[in-house]
Amino acid sequence: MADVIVSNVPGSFPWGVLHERHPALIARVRDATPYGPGRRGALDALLGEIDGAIGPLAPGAADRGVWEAWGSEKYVGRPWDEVPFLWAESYFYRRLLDAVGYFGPGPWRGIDPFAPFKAAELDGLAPPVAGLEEQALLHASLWGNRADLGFRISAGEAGLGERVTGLVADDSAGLWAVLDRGAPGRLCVVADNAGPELLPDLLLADQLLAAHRVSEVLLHVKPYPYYVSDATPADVIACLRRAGEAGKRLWQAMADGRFIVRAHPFSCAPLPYQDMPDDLRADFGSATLTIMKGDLNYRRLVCDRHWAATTPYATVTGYFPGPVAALRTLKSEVVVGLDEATVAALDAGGQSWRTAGTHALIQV
Ligand SMILES: O=P(O)(O)OC[C@@]1(O)O[C@H](CO)[C@@H](O)[C@@H]1O
Repeated sequence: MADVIVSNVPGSFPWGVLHERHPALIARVRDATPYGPGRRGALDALLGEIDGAIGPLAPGAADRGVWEAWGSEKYVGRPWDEVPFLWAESYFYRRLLDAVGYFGPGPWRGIDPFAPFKAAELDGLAPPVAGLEEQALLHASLWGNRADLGFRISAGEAGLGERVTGLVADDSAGLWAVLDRGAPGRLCVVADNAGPELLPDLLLADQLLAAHRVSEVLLHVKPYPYYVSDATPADVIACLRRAGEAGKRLWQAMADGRFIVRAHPFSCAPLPYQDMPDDLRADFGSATLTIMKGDLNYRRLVCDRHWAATTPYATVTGYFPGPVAALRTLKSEVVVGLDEATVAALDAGGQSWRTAGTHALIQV
């Protein structure tokens, strides 16, 4: 089994996330909302902690027991970059919410610290294009994953590179084949970013429901703000309002129970999907197909390990309780299921194909 990724190699991608992206994010959050001295002090304290040891959750945190079960007893007190990257990053977002008082008793309770960034993206969103073919909608949903505000904070002035034509792996034929096997059934979509990514996800869901290619769509979103632009239920409602006729149909489908939104606590867990609880396993097991959107979900799906890129996708995801497709633009080093010739050609062009958000894949 490949080793779990940690962040202790200076200059590596995970190290950069902890030591460069997170401080930049704290600065952005501090400026975006008029927090008072208490919240600003807590953000500064979190910033000061990044080069030291992982601190505990706020006293009285309602989810303390949940986090203990997810590993906090093992990791709190240790240096941030010596624990699994996936765990450290996820816990950072939970601590950021403590710092801004998201779960506290004060006036900032329930105020999404990333809302100003998400709102700016939503305001700039072009109205949906009607009449796209299903394959085009699938690609719109795939490339929508470039709309990742956490990633953009690190990309800085340069922004995102040009997207590369062609996918590093494309099993879209396999995806449609799974979906069309037997009578129309449930499609699970594990959403990633709000706004420009969620809109095409919703358009795809609407089209598949309207064409009776699926009987029901179950959309998993995050129960609280996470990884900057990740979609929460409030973001789904905001996006439905921007989705024109498709938004109206999905609104009705929600009322009818054909379009279901879930915000399961495990969606913000610092753990691979291999460790999912039984109720989530049952959800995924009941679906004709689950579509995992985005880079973080991919990392969780393949357990965030240093796999050789040619390790078969089916081997690594074999534990999943039903057919699972990954739609992802590559923004971290982990990748599986590529053929040797593809890896050789990509490596010959430099390593940034794994992390630059310029390449994408569809795997089943
Ligand atoms: O899941 P998403 O929105 O596609 O990407 C999340 C991300 O920006 O954050 C992680 C690194 O911090 C990576 O998984 C990726 O770079």
